[in-house]
This record gives sequence, C-alpha cells and structure tokens, in this order.
Amino acid sequence: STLQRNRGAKHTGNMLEEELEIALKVIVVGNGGVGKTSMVQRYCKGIYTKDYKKTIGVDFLERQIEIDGEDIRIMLWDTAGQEEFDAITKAYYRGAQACVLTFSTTDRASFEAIREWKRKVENECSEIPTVLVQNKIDLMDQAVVSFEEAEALAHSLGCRLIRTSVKEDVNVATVFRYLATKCHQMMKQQYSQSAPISQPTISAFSPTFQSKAASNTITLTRPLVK
Ligand SMILES: Nc1nc2c(ncn2[C@@H]2O[C@H](COP(=O)(O)OP(=O)(O)OP(=O)(O)O)[C@@H](O)[C@H]2O)c(=O)[nH]1
Repeated sequence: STLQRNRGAKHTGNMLEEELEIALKVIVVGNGGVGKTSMVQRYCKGIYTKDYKKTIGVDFLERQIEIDGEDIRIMLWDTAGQEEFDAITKAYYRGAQACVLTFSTTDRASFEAIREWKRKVENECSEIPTVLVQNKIDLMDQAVVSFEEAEALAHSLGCRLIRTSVKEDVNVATVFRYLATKCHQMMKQQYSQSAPISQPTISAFSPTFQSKAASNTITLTRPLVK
C-alpha cells in the first residue's frame, strides 16, 4: 500500500537513507487535578507520583508502539486543566488527531465540565477520535459519579468510556492503544482512497505537519544522511 511505501525506503552504501514513520498528536484534556499529567507520565515514563503540581500551559511526552506491524509514535500533549491557562492551551489543540477527555471519579465538577472540554477541542480541531476517561477508579468508595452516568455521557458524546486508575496502572495503555488503532485505521482508509500519485510533503523544519492529501502527520525522524 501507499502507506507502507511512505514509511521509508532504506538504501545502503552511498545512497540516501531516510526513514519515515507515522506520528500521532494526541491531546489530553480535562479539569485540573483529574490526573492528566499522571496519565501521560505513567504511559510514557512508567512512573507515578502522589504529589500534585498543576501544569502550566502544556507539556509534551511521547511513546512508540506497534499497531498492525506498523510503528506509531504517539505524541502526548498534556494540557493545563486550570482555566487561567485556556488561552495558551487552545493553541496546542490545533492539528491534534485524537483526544482524551478526562474526569475524576471523586470530582463531580470535572465530570460536569466534560461537554465544555469537548466543545473547546471542537473549536480548534474537527471531529477526531475521542475517548472519555474516568480516572481514579481505585477511589470507587469515594465516587461522586455513577457508572451509569458516565456511560450515558459517553453514549451521548458518541465515544467509548474507559475507566482507569493511573495510580494502580489499570487501563492506561488501553486508552492510547485504542486511539492509535482508530487513527491508524482511518489513515489506511484515506490512503487507499487517495490517488497513488499524491505523496505527502515532508518538512524537515517543523517537527510535525499536516498533510493535505490525508490528515495524518508524518515526521521525518532521521535527517537525510550521505
Ligand atoms: N488515587 C488516585 N490518584 C490519582 C490518580 N491519578 C492521579 N492521581 C493524583 O491526582 C493528583 C492530580 O494529578 P495530576 O496528574 O497532576 O492532575 P492534572 O489533571 O494533570 O492537573 P492539572 O495539571 O492542574 O491540569 C495527583 O496528586 C495525582 O497523584 C489515580 O488513578 N488514583
């Protein structure tokens, strides 16, 4: 397929060596304190800390996984949940290909804010694969949101609900694998529909760019070397 061809042609000897890979920009949004930073750190670094330090603006981490035999680099944008940073964070929504809407089991306001978060994302991005995450399920004894309510919200937003405990490392990887799989399927569809001559442009200056032919991001991981 075109997708595979774009992934990279490797030549040995004096020839140019280039390697392209699929990269996905995923944004993690939700109220302050729901566990966004913890989730991204858990997934990308395998660590968890009890301390809460609010995110100022946006943080960025990445992890590579394999979907369908294809390497996918997941770039996770951990955005600030505190409203004071809204103006900064929304600039980072642009170009996102998937979204994690996060609320906490023990924070009613974070659950009620989900529609508003979805609206903010939709203002900057068109419809992108989205998952609703109910975090801190290790604290079910202090729950202020019922399973039924969470499911009803997911249903009305038209997205899947995944319950996680970042603390106990429950279902965190499931969230990102699910989104990456969805995006990968969409890309494959777009590639098979687009004409074979439409090769995406590759920018060596910006870390990511939006291909016009298909809305996937392709990153040049290794510069051209002689
Ligand atoms: N019990 C429990 N605590 C968690 C879990 N995930 C995160 N926390 C704690 O919740 C607090 C807030 O987590 P953060 O990851 O900093 O929250 P955030 O959503 O990034 O907050 P902002 O940066 O302000 O937007 C921290 O004290 C975490 O240790 C979880 O699954 N269970």
